[in-house]
Amino acid sequence: MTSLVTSTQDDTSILLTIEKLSIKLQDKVILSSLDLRLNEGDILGLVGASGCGKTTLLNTIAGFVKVNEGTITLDGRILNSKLANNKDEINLPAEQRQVGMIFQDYALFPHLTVKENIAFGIAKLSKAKQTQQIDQLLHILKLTDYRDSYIHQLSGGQQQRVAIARALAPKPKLLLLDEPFSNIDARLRNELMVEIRLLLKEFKTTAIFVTHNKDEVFTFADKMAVMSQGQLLQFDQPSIVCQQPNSYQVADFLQLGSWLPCAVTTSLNTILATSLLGEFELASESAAAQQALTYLLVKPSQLILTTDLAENIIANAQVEYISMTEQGYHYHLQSLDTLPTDPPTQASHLAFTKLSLYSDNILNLKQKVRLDIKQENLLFFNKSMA
Ligand SMILES: Nc1ncnc2c1ncn2[C@@H]1O[C@H](COP(=O)(O)OP(=O)(O)OP(=O)(O)O)[C@@H](O)[C@H]1O
Repeated sequence: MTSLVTSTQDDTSILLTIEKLSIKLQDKVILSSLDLRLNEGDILGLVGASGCGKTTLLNTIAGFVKVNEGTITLDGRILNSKLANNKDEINLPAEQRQVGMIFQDYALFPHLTVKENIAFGIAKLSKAKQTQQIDQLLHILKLTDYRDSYIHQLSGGQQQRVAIARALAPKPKLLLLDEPFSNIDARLRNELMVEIRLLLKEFKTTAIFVTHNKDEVFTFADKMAVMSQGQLLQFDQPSIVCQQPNSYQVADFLQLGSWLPCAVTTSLNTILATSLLGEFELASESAAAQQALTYLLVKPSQLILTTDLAENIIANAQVEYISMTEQGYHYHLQSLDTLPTDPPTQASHLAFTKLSLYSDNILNLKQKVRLDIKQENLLFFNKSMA
């Protein structure tokens, strides 16, 4: 599998460079020739299916995992360097990396107070300097009143703030956060994310955070990386990744829409993608044009619904599932007459079962409707990886 990572980056301010990073744990490949570059001050949101290697990547940057091959450089300093078949190796100990890490469960010391927890990473500083730094962090993180409290006396959000203060106290060049918001009450989460983002920006801290929630990436991050099976599939601004996903896998993982199978045919000089909801023209140089079957990404906003079926408006789908959401009713629509079969037949391979539609219209289960697709910004993908 080749690396598909693309990014609109300016090389002048790169803080972190990861090149050809490979990690094996108990003979299983976890990260495979992974490349990543992160600009100074950027906050990166790392998403990907469970088990794809997100935590392993953070642990490796932090210095907790042995590198099988690859290089990690932070602000011009090599943290890891290991070439295949070469015994020479650089592996800087975790405490010398200037990398801070906040674990999902915060890993605070329960037998120490808030102040003592924060002091943990800056014990080498003079007492006066320690007090000055701790006081500043307590003030910024609104923890001054809890200075002498023990961890169990704090709420989840307060504990998270202590974890952040403890990680920021040694002034790391890079902060790693593993699912930092997963234990926080949904009502507080957004507020806390905005607050912590402002703090990281104030400290000009470069950060990578792992999340399962793409909405968190939009609130908290400047960049987004989508990971699958130990590699990065796409890396760019969150809005670009969501508007221009670079593969079926990225669009599918981020649930950017549903999939409409299309047969590819050539008629005269035109390459057409034919579906049960109409025909679309394909650019001859596109990857989709090279396949017999391709998939159109149908974003909910691209579906046009007609419920008043007159003689000349023929139904082509029916309602199979209904739920209520913040954006109105959510329907799954299935193609009419032609249903998927296993294995697919000539007639059934274009069938669709779960086109997602959000609408204020009240539809009934099994109601027949007419669906059309807005012919703008159409994105076709092949299921196999490039
Ligand atoms: N110490 C270990 N020994 C062997 N395999 C491991 C070890 N740690 C992790 N793995 C395996 O590495 C793979 C990646 O794990 P990792 O925790 O990095 O994934 P993740 O993307 O963070 O998953 P999640 O989103 O579920 O936290 C998994 O298949 C996991 O079983």
